[in-house]
Amino acid sequence: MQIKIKSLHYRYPETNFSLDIPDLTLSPGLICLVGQNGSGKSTLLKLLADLLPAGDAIKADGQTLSEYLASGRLSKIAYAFQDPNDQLFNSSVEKELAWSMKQAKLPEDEIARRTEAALKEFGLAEFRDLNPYDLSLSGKKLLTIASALVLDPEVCLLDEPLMSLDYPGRCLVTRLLEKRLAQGKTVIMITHDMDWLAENCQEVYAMSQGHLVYHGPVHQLFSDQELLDRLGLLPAKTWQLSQLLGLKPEVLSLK
Ligand SMILES: Nc1ncnc2c1ncn2[C@@H]1O[C@H](COP(=O)(O)OP(=O)(O)OP(=O)(O)O)[C@@H](O)[C@H]1O
Repeated sequence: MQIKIKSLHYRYPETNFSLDIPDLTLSPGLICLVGQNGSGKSTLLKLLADLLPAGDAIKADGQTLSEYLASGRLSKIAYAFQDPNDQLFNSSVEKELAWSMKQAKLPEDEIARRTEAALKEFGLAEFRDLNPYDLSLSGKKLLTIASALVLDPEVCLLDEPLMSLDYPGRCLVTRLLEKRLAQGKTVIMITHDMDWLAENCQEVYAMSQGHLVYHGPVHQLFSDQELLDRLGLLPAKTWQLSQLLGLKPEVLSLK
């Protein structure tokens, strides 16, 4: 699926913050969004999820998002919130996983099959009857991601999916995202983790004050000190170490 943005302007009624994106085409693959707190990353992701109104400024395969999703395609775009507490509301882990599939009107047996598979894949099987709020923070975060991926969406919108995850959780999410990308799907995610970005992402979009100010390879972003300062970013640790050691070209990742 291709997503096109044209003359996107959004302003929260209560604040002065506004987001402006003149022209952008998002094709399948991994798209990472970086930038300082408050630069508008989550707002853009919510607009792409149709959680905030974009009118006809965002089109999916030529239709406005609302039209696209309304025509039996609720499972095509999935979204996972940055803060699990904003997302989780069912009385058990199992019900939480099944909820989005029920909204998308998937057949009952398919919902049951996918729920079982996700419980196993995300290491949540022993917690299936637990209230999501009784999970650890990392467990809650995994559940939000599982609830999005279980839809098998064309486009997965993930707001800081690596936040609060322990190392095995981080490896699991990385592996599952790689699997989706290998299937030709789209993953659009926000991250503050420059080490992960350097290891896993080819192209990055950077936001500042509601505008996209950079789109290009990660190594080019790390090479531009003025831009890094403007974005309030530090490059990956391997890059910083290369600079300390005077290595040229700098090492992007150990992968
Ligand atoms: N529901 C809302 N109502 C009013 N203003 C909001 C709302 N949500 C976010 N904002 C404001 O919009 C601006 C952009 O916020 P947004 O969450 O999109 O930034 P962000 O880049 O994702 O930040 P972070 O990295 O902290 O998540 C901020 O100034 C924020 O206070």
